[in-house]
Amino acid sequence: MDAARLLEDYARGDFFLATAHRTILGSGVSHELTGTDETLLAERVRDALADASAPIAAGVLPFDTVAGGGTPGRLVVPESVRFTGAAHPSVDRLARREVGRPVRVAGVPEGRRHVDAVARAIAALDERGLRKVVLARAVDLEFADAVEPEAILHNLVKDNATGYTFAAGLPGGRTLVGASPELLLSRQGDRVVSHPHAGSMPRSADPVIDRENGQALLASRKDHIEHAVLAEAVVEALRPYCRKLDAPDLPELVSTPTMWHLGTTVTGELADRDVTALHLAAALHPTPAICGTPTDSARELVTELEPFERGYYAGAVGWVDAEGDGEWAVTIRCAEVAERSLRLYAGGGIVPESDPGAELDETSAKFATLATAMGLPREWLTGL
Ligand SMILES: C=C(O[C@@H]1C=C(C(=O)O)C=C[C@H]1O)C(=O)O
Repeated sequence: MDAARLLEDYARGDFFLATAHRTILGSGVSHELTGTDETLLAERVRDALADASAPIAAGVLPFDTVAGGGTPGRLVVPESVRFTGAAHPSVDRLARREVGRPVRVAGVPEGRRHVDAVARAIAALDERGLRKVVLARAVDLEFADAVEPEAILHNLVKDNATGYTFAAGLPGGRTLVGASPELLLSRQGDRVVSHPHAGSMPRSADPVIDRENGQALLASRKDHIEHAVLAEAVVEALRPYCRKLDAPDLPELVSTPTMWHLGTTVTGELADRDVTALHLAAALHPTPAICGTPTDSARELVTELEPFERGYYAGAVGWVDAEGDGEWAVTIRCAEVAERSLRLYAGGGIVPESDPGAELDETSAKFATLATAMGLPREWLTGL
């Protein structure tokens, strides 16, 4: 059995995660655990795993983690779980799948309103003493026929050999599907790793422009400021849990097929093995990669300026086992798929040095991950 087989066997409602080293398919639901208090949820997951026959619990955490808030975290202990090695190159033998063309495409908000919101965010940073806030926009697509999350996942896995390509069942029969480059947290034994990303430039089909974009990102003061706020926050959030913690002084250039980013690999040695990967993910979330600094004022500003609920976008997706090991990725470059419609999300970090027009372009570039997997020309999602 190889990863291509797991991908072919995936059906909506299942949990699927492909990373550079491993592919996981969790099928069926033996236990379902939902809740808005993530610490409590982590405790309930630990209890459920103690007497479950499946080896992992897997699922999603929402962006908004305020206890008692709207969107609940959802994990399931699947009926059966299969693991294989990396999806690549085995998925190369699979043909791409058709997703179908949308009959209606609408920005939420329209692009020009996102530009206004970014300008207001820049003003608010100063007024409210914020160092950074992350603003997102969404695009709604409607189809004449049913959309298949299976087909979108299939193409995403083929397109993305690195990162975290996932599908997870949501309440109401919806599916969150995406290909995130960003590791929120992994724990294996006492080894903890986080790979936060902030600072972005688009990739280009022209190799000269592509290399220039990467070098421009490495040289950009604005992007280094955006990144430093994030790397510091991740180190500070992990410090209470680790007896040893390492992070390089400067970020490195990382890439996906559609974007360049600045990334920092933070590694630590866990002090207490009772703290599971899910506890750690909940403690880190929401990082300034998707929310801002200070967290509470940034979240307030996000709620004021974004005309939609983030739901499971900018949350986390992953798994945890009975020993507490697991891995959780940030739910970006993703879509929430319903029966005949889907919503795509993309955001970007705003600091005082940001330019509103450039922020709109950055979100459009980030939509390319999903647009490519759906076979849509990029222009469909720009300037909406
Ligand atoms: C918020 C998103 O991406 C995040 C924001 C980034 C940035 O502002 O440069 C870069 C990577 C991600 O951490 C997204 O893709 O929606």
